Amino acid sequence: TQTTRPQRMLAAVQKNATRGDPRSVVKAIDQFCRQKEWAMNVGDEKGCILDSVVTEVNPETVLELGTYCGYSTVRIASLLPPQAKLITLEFNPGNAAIARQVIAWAGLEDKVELVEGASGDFIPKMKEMFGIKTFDLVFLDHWKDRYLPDTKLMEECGLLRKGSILLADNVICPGTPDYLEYIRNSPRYKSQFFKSHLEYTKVEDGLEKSIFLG
Ligand SMILES: CCCNc1ncnc2c1ncn2[C@@H]1O[C@H](/C=C/CNC(=O)c2cc(-c3ccc(F)cc3)cc(O)c2O)[C@H](C)[C@H]1O
Ligand SMILES: [Mg+2]
Repeated sequence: TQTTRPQRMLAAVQKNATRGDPRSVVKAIDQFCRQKEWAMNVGDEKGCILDSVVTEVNPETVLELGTYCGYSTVRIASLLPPQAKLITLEFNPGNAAIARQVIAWAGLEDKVELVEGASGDFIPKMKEMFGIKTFDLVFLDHWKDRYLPDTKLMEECGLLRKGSILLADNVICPGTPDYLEYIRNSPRYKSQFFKSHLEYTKVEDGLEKSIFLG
């Protein structure tokens, strides 16, 4: 029977990456996406920008919206300090199953809490379920029309503190117009655009980094 693209991506990781070596997992996925099948991972070019933001913020608590196959989860978790925690939300069971195995192959399961479910249902439960007060960093990479409602929900749930960083993928392609309009005009955020390209292509894209001012 036909395999899915995430299943084929996992097979490429298990074939080409070294267990316990996150950089080899990232490299194996990027090679798979460049040489075999395009997939919507943040990719190596935007991934370097993601890495630099994670390193700069050095977060204790991270929330990722939209795990997909766990590519950015592995990139972020591999850069976290020892006690730090990354919570990643994925509502598609098939994707979640693949991502768990990718994260495990990288040896990062102790730093990552993959929650299978919808952001709208779990954002309000972050405090009670995981004892999280606020997030130091949020990486938005799920359905593009959900960036804005989920950002407002995080504000309402008190999950952002003065200095929390939001990093949003795909603000050009596919684009997140309502989110950009809100975040760039809100007095509660200071935003910066990092111009880049759509993963594995020459198409223009970029990341928007926003600091919550409280
Ligand atoms: C209840 C819903 C909200 N709550 C949710 N709660 C939990 N998990 C959620 C929620 N909403 C979605 N997810 C999960 O996140 C993933 C979804 C990721 C979506 N990403 C894109 O659509 C994209 C497209 C392109 C692209 C560019 C150019 C092209 F030509 C084609 C494609 C590039 C990119 O970098 C992209 O990230 C995953 C598939 C999906 O199950
Ligand atoms: Mg993306």
